[in-house]
Amino acid sequence: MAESDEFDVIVIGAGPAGENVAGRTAAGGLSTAIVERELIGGECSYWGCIPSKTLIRPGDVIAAAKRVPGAAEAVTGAIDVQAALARRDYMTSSWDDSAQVPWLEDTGIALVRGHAKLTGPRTLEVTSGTGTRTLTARKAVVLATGTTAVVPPIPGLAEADPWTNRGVTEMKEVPDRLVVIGGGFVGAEMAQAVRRLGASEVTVLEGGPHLLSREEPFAGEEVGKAFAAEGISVRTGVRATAVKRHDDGTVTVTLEGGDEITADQILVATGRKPHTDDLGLENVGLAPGKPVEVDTKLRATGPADNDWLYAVGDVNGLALLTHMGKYQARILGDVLLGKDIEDRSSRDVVPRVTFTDPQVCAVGLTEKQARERGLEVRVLTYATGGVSGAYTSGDGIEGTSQLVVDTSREVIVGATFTGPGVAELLHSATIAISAQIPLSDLWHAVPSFPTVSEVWLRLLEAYGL
Ligand SMILES: Cc1cc2nc3c(=O)[nH]c(=O)nc-3n(C[C@H](O)[C@H](O)[C@H](O)COP(=O)(O)OP(=O)(O)OC[C@H]3O[C@@H](n4cnc5c(N)ncnc54)[C@H](O)[C@@H]3O)c2cc1C
Ligand SMILES: NC(=O)c1ccc[n+]([C@@H]2O[C@H](COP(=O)([O-])OP(=O)(O)OC[C@H]3O[C@@H](n4cnc5c(N)ncnc54)[C@H](O)[C@@H]3O)[C@@H](O)[C@H]2O)c1
Repeated sequence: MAESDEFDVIVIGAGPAGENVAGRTAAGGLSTAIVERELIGGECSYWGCIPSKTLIRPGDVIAAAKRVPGAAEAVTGAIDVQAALARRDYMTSSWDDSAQVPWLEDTGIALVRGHAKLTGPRTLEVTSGTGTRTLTARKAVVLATGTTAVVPPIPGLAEADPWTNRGVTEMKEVPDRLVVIGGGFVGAEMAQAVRRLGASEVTVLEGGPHLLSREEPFAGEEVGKAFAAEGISVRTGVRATAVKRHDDGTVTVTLEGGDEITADQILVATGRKPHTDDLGLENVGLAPGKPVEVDTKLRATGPADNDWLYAVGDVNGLALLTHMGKYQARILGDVLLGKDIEDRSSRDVVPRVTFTDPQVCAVGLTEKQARERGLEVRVLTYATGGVSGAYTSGDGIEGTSQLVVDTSREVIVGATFTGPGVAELLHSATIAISAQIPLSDLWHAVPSFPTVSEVWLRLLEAYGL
């Protein structure tokens, strides 16, 4: 049975980006519908940020305790894996989104369950088990459909039914041996989580020269060193040429050159592709299967005279991170409510934390990116462990704190902090970079003693202040 309905704003995808646009436009008085074909909350809540950080946390806490004499002696047993997995189940509500529905009802957002497909300007069809419903937007359609894992065309890989981010975050037991293809955010975080949850052999196969290829080279090298110290094997500059799942359930990866690695499970973590192949983009003059490019008002740049189609979050390919999708959603909500505002951060001021131990926390440009833009830069570094706040936190706290300074304006354009538990340090750099605070003013922002934030003081001294 076909129904028809009209709203001011229709958002496709109820992940963090979609939920936040809808929340803002509804709060501003625009009638708003949100369409979701799976779970309200999206990849982040059920197969991304939340379960991955929950699975990382037990190993992190134990590693932190082991750095502190007195506490270390109290760590006498292994992680209780069943309790850790039960905590993950609790944090994902066992992949049930019913607790999210009251929020939508309270904010007055109409929830339409099903798969949405654009049929023309401002119109879409939503197909579900109960039929097809046609929706029309008076003001805007917002694409917030996210991404899915890429499975590279390695012979035998798809047939081996590998884990992607979904399999690893949903795991019901910890594999004894895991091989991970891709040493980026997902591969590095989950390799260490699985090892610390009890796997005896974890091997990461990374095609590039070091782990975490998007970050400063020293960051991936430090994580690689820490991985080696805790028995995680990292092989860089390698290519898998074949994968085979055997009858006994084990899986063998063959590398260029002939080496073979056999494991109980394989995780593919080689990047993401946008959910745009089945969205009807061809009906509005856009190419399916690609990110939806947007301008600084989050408006899709493809269709001629476009004043109705927008894209936020992973699907626009700008910055595949929950907080950036939510930021874009806040900006777009305001744009749709008529405010004069635009996205200033999604291209050059993106904060990112890799929750490995050591953590890798970065914002803005790497040194290489800054130089490629023709900026005159000076790079300042200091040992993260070289301040009193690190000594008092425990033994063996290592890492690097680095600022990339644009010397012509004397402002910071990039910052990277590596070390255990340094994630909370990052926002100070995000503020300095987004507000373009001159170094001479930062000198008067005094870090407390004894905190790791004192690396700021040492870095500014290194500049000559
Ligand atoms: C393992 C892992 C760990 C991560 N950890 C972090 C982290 O710690 N911090 C961080 O910031 N980011 C992290 N991320 C990235 C983060 O998950 C994404 O950036 C975020 O989920 C993107 O939000 P989104 O709303 O754009 O898309 P999504 O969360 O992917 O949501 C999109 C929604 O749209 C729906 N949808 C798609 N197509 C249609 C359609 N045609 N009709 C109806 N509905 C549709 C989908 O079902 C989905 O619910 C992680 C990702 C992974 C894989
Ligand atoms: N803590 C976080 O914020 C967090 C955590 C996980 C994911 N994410 C987001 O999710 C996105 C996707 O993460 P991801 O790890 O899948 O992608 P990624 O782009 O971060 O890393 C993919 C890695 O796989 C390597 N690779 C690609 N093809 C390969 C091949 N055939 N063989 C070997 N190596 C190969 C690449 O060189 C790269 O290092 C990230 O870009 C990030 O935005 C964020």
